[in-house]
Amino acid sequence: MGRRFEHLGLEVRDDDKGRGLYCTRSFAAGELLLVGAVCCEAPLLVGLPELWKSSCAKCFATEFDDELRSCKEYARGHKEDNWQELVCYALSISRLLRLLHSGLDPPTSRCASVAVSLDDLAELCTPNEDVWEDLEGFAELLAASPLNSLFPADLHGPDLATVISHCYEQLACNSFLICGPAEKPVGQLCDPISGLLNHSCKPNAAMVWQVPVNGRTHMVRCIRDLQAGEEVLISYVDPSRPWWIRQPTLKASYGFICDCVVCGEINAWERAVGSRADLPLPPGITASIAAVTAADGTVLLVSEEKTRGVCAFLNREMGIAVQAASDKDIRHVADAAITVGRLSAADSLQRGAAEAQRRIEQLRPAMQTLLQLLGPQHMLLRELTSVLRLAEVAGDWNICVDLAPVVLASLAITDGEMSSRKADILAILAVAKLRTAADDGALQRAHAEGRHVFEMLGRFYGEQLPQHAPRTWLRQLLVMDLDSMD
Ligand SMILES: C[S@@+](CC[C@H](N)C(=O)[O-])C[C@H]1O[C@@H](n2cnc3c(N)ncnc32)[C@H](O)[C@@H]1O
Repeated sequence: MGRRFEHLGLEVRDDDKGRGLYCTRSFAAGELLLVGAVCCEAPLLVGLPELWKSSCAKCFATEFDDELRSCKEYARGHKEDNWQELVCYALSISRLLRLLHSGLDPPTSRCASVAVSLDDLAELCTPNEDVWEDLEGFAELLAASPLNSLFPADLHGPDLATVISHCYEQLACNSFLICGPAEKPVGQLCDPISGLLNHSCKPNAAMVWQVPVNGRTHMVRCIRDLQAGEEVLISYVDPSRPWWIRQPTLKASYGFICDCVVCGEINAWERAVGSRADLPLPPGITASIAAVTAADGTVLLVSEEKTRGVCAFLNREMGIAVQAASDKDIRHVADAAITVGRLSAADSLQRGAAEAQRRIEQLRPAMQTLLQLLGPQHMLLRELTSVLRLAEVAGDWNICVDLAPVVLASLAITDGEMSSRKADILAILAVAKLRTAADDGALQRAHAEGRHVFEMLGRFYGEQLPQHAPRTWLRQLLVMDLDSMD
């Protein structure tokens, strides 16, 4: 391996994270580290543009609408159909195995190219046994089921289950999700050389690709100056997400607890906090600090040390700009932010109306606290958007009427005049107003607003998203009037 990198100023070294790529010379911010003939020229798996719109990002099954991007999401929404998710795993593993066995002539056109043999893959990637609790059980089931016909004939035999689980471990720990326009997943990329890059929540490099994806457009770029001796670190997850979301994602997808420069301090802090009965100062906050400056420049002026500590934690880890407030209020904000962050996580979105309603009930007091104490323009935007989507799934239109304007106000900061997020939320709000209109006058106003939003959505999405869900509901509610518009 080493000889492939020495002329590039990189070498492979071992540390407590396994192997990693280290610089042997300095690199300037923006420079490309791995590109062209070296690596990434022929990743093992990538999605192809014609499959983006309606296929699973992992196995490329093509039964999905524009909202669902994977068999996993599909299985969440269709309880009776968990089989779909299992078939997805089977397909993605079997496709990789088939490709590796068939050299450069993939049996389907769904993968761009094949770089290495199965032996190369086994050598280059680190299998991680923690990624899937009962992987062996699954592999045995698969090997004994009719789906075993998906796997190359010469692998059949007593070892098929072992080969399947091994291959999945390697695929899981060394695959990167590629996103296309609007950050929608378009496929998995598994490349044995960039698969040597370890993770940090404060990365110094990033994997980049151009869309449309093909084997030659995947590369790694420095995001700051790198000195000789430094490890090249990318982030496997969105580093702007809070720690409580990053950690479980990394654990579930890559099998490790991140103890990087950012997480290490917080891990230690959480261990010390224990039951959170009495929040101590987070690391890096000392009694001598009189004012803490938030990420967005807001100066936090608070009297009590503890309050300052919690403010700083909220600012750094949760992206909430907290201004001067009483100790009690700040504590409420911290509790509410943690509740909203944990409970609104995406996993409950696809579990149907009853579960959504249950979550809403748990979230309601925390949301009220946040809105009361921080106002609408705080930065828990993604969480609030999740709550809005929960309310939509639960059919809780009163919450939608209250919350949608708050989310829109927050979006005004980042999204400018119009974005697909804004368009979706305007549609949800219009539906909610039509559903909750208390009298004829309100219904008329809601109708006029609904027509306006419907026209706007048509202009915004054009022919691209005719099945766009909020637009469809809105159309159903406005059906009489809109027959003439279509
Ligand atoms: C894409 S591979 C990276 C290369 C790997 N270290 C190797 O030896 O092949 C991903 C795996 O590396 C390890 N890893 C990556 N970043 C890590 C980190 N910050 N802390 C601990 N383990 C890490 C985990 O085992 C993870 O599943």
